Amino acid sequence: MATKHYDVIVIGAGAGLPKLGSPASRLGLKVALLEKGRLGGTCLNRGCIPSKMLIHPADVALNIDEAHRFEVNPQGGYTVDFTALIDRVSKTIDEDSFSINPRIEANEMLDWYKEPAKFVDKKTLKVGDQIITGDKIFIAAGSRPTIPKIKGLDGIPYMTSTEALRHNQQPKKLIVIGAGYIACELAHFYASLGTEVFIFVRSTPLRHVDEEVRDEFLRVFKDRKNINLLLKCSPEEIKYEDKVYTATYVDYETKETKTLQSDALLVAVGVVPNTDLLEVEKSGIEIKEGNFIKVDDHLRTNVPGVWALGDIAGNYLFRHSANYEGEYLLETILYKGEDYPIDYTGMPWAVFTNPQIAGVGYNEEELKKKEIKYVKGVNPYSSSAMGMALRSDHGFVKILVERYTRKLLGCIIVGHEASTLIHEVIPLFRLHGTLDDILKMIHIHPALSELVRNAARKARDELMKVEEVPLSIRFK
Ligand SMILES: Cc1cc2nc3c(=O)[nH]c(=O)nc-3n(C[C@H](O)[C@H](O)[C@H](O)COP(=O)(O)OP(=O)(O)OC[C@H]3O[C@@H](n4cnc5c(N)ncnc54)[C@H](O)[C@@H]3O)c2cc1C
Ligand SMILES: NC(=O)c1ccc[n+]([C@@H]2O[C@H](COP(=O)([O-])OP(=O)(O)OC[C@H]3O[C@@H](n4cnc5c(N)ncnc54)[C@H](O)[C@@H]3O)[C@@H](O)[C@H]2O)c1
Repeated sequence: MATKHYDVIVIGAGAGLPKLGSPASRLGLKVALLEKGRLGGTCLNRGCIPSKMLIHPADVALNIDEAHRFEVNPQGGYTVDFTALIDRVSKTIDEDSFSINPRIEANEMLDWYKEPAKFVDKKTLKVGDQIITGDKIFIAAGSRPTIPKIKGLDGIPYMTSTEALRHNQQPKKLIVIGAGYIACELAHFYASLGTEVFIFVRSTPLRHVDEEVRDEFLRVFKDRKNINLLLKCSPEEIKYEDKVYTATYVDYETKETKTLQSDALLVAVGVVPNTDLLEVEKSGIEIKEGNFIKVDDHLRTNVPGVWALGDIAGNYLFRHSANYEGEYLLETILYKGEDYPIDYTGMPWAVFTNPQIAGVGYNEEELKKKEIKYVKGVNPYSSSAMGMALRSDHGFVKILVERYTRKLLGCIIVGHEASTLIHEVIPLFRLHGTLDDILKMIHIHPALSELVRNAARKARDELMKVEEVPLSIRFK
């Protein structure tokens, strides 16, 4: 069997294709794209996009539920056509994903290999019967849902997010195992549309946020209709008989053993990288804790000419971070621009629940651990003009500022449109901005963004209690 050689091999058509594969081919390089599944990867086919297309209708339903608070009374309530909703979203996703194929198949500089790829040696891969080698290899092979070792789970028809996003029969009662991004976002989706949801929270929900934010989120979320949080509870055994799931679980606080039944089960306890499927060990590429590929601050693996990005490198597990890493490699390796380390400053995140949570920079617990001296300003939604219009009874913007330098250290928002509102401060974090920058900005009145300014004013007031602040911001 002849070996085929390429200038560039890209493994994975999530961020790997638009950020590296296609641009490399446009540069006149001969590219092999190794993608065993659909073009677009996790985000388009079974992640960010379908989940947000489902979460929006959930938000619409919640708005109707709350309409009476604004003297608007939807006569006769509403119904949810769950099957039609899932079918519409699946169809839209399929059309979008398949619409990429003709462009890729017509690209003469790019060969798409559709079988699963495996490393057989350093910089050598086997795809089907073909052996291929490349001068430069970019590994963007992503991750997949991890399955916990729970007695009885193996062999029963549970859903991960992949199946849930396509399951067009609405469960009456759903058990969710896990309490991270996916568990909370999909619990919001199901519960708002009428499914009774029970979430097993083994330890701490949404571990990446600090306590104050988590408490505010949970205060609201636990009272949402159809949401039942089983805190400090974890299933020990799951049985499936006559289409009924029975979870036997231990309440860690009372030490009692209890059971819970449902007609659907969602497992959302994190992801594992696809390093094992790729047999990365045969290439000599080093892996780190959690089986992620070990990369340095240039996203280089230990094998020269091989880089890794996105979920499989495990620096961040977001599509926007995978895209950012792809753009960095395009700039530094393929365009041969300047050689500089990747700068993750200002990497934001958002949880698309209701209320939403979004953040950038450090949270309070991280600052305490690092012993960084800071002050905080917290402004509730209710204490702003737009908050009054929204009749907000929850949510806040929290700004964390370094003492003495007034450098912005962190911002976390819990509440309405948090994922958009956080963008007010992201540029400032990228540009290493200070509290003064927010205070000197002109904010549209009475837009929600005034909340950020109000939180900044509160941080300034806190700062004034402990140190001198310049006159230029004292009265802003
Ligand atoms: C339900 C859900 C919701 C999410 N929501 C968001 C969100 O709102 N915002 C956000 O930023 N992130 C979100 N994420 C995370 C986001 O989807 C991932 O971080 C992102 O898609 C990772 O991109 P990637 O390019 O690294 O990998 P992927 O997009 O997973 O691409 C990897 C590709 O490699 C292919 N592949 C793997 N192994 C092989 C092999 N051996 N041979 C050939 N091909 C192979 C796979 O088929 C896959 O297509 C969500 C994830 C899930 C599951
Ligand atoms: N809005 C977004 O950006 C978004 C949305 C969805 C997913 N994602 C990404 O996808 C990744 C995967 O999401 P996820 O929600 O599966 O992972 P996660 O890491 O966010 O949460 C996993 C949760 O499962 C719990 N858990 C782990 N093992 C358990 C066990 N055996 N029993 C019970 N609970 C257990 C953990 O304590 C944690 O709460 C995330 O890291 C995130 O970056 C992002």
